[in-house]
Amino acid sequence: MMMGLGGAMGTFGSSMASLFFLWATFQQMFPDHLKIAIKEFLLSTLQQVSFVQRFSDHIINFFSPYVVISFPEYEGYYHFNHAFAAIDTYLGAKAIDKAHKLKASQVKESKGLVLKRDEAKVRDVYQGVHVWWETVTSTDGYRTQKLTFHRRGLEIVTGSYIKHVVEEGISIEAKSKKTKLFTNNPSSNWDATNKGSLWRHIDFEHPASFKTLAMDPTKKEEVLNDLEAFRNGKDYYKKIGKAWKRGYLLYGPPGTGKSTMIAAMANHLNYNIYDIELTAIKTNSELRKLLTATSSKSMIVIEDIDCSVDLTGKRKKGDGDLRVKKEGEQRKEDQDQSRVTLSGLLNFIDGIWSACGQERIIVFTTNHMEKLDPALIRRGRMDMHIELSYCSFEAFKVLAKNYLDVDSHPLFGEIESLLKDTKMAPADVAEKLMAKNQTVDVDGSLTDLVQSLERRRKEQRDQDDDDHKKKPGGKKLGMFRGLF
Ligand SMILES: Nc1ncnc2c1ncn2[C@@H]1O[C@H](COP(=O)(O)OP(=O)(O)OP(=O)(O)O)[C@@H](O)[C@H]1O
Ligand SMILES: [Mg+2]
Repeated sequence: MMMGLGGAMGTFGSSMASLFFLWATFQQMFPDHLKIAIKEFLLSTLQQVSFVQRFSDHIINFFSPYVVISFPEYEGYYHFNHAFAAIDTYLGAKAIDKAHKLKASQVKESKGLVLKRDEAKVRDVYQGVHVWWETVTSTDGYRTQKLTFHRRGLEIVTGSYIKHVVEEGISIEAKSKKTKLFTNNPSSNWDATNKGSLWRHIDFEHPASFKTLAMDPTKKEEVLNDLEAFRNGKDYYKKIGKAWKRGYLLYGPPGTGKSTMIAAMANHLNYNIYDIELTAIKTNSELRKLLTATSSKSMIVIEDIDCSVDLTGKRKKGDGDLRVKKEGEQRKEDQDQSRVTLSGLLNFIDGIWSACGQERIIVFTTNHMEKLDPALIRRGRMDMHIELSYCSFEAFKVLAKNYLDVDSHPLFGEIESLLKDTKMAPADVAEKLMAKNQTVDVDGSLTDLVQSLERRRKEQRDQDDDDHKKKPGGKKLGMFRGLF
C-alpha cells in the first residue's frame, strides 16, 4: 500500500504545487467580490455544458479546500490492496455506539458476537483534524475507500493518520479474527478480472488443539516453542535479515495426526489456512498469483506433496496430462515448461514470496518422506521436520483423557506393552475409544482396544513372517518395529 500511496502522493504533490501557484496569482490579481463572481460564473457556465463536465470537476476541485485520497480495493490485476482491508476493519469498528446501521456476526463461540458498523460514510477526528470516509462501489463491483479532509490537515493525515488507521485495522483484525480456510479455485474458474475468484473460503472451526493432540510430549513442546518463537520473532527476523517465515514438513503414516496438527497450529496462532490443491493449478505463474494473493499471518498448506509433484518436479496428476499425451512430444515439452514444477514452487518460497510476504508459515505433509526430492527437504528450506508416528503409550494417554476422561486404568499396563510392538495409528486408537451411541463406557472401550491391538499385532507378525519367507536372507523382521 505504501508504494501505491507514495505514487499517488507524488502526483498529488506536483499538482498541488501548480494549483497553489495559480491560486496565489488569482488572489493577487482580483478583489474578493470579483473572485466570487468569476468563480460562480465559471462554475455555472461549465456545469451547463455536459461535454466539459470533467473539466468542470477539475475547476471545482481547484476551488475546493478539500483533499481526497482514494484507496482502491484492487490495484491492477490480482494485486489486492491490503491497506483497503485494514481501513475497512478500522471503519467497521469505529464508533459503533454512534452508528445507525450495524452488522452482527459470530466469531468463534469463545469470542462472542462481533458488531460492525455497516454504513458507507464514516466521520472521524484525529488530532483535531476532521476527516470523512466514504466507501464507493463502481459499476463493475470494485470498492474504493475515499478519504476527504481539509487541506489544513494534510500533514497530519498523510504523516500519521493513515498509518494509524492501517495499524489499528490490522490489530483489530488480529484480535477479533475469524480463522478462515481458503481453497484455491481451479484456474479455469477464475473470472476475467480474477478479482476475488482465486480463492474461496469458509470459516475455519476445527476444534483441534495442542492439548488434545496425541503425540510425544517432548516433541509437542518443541513444536509449540518453535511456533511461539516464530510468532514473537518479528524483530529477530529483521535483525538477522531473513524473511519472517517458517517451513514445517509433517511426515508420517496415514491417520497419525498431520492434518490435525495443521488445524491445531492454525488455532494456536489464530492464522488463516490457505490449502493449496496443486493439481488445480496449471502453471508456475498461476501458483505465483495465488501465493501473492495470500495475506500475512497465514499458513500455506500443501498436503501430500509427494502426490502432487513428482521427483523430477513435474506434476503428476491433472487432466492436462491426458491432453498432452494426445498432442505429441514437442507439445508435451512446451507444456511441461509452463507447468507447476517443484523448482517453481521452491523458487517462489525462497524468492519473491519471501520478499513480499510477512509472517507466514508453510506446511507440507507427506506419507512418504523417502520419496521426497532432497531439494525440498534440505535444511533451511523446511525449517523443522516433524514426525507424526504410530500411537505410543504417551500419545494413547492423551487420547484416553480426551475421549474417556481417564488418567489411569488397570488395562493401561497391557495397552502399554501392546503399543510397544504394534503399529496402530492414533486415528484407529481414537476410533476404538469413541463413545458408542454417545455413551462413554471406559471398560468396554479399553477392552475393545486391547482386542483390536492383539488382532493387529498378530496380523503384523504374520505379515512379517510372510515377507521373511519370500525374501530369504532379508533383514526385515523387527527392522521396522524399532522405528516406531
Ligand atoms: N495425533 C493425533 N492426536 C489426536 N487425534 C488424532 C491424531 N491422529 C489422528 N487423530 C484422529 O484421527 C483423525 C484423522 O487424523 P488426521 O487426518 O490428522 O491424519 P493424517 O496424518 O492427516 O492422515 P493422512 O496422511 O491420511 O492425511 C483425526 O480427525 C483425529 O480425530
Ligand atoms: Mg491428512
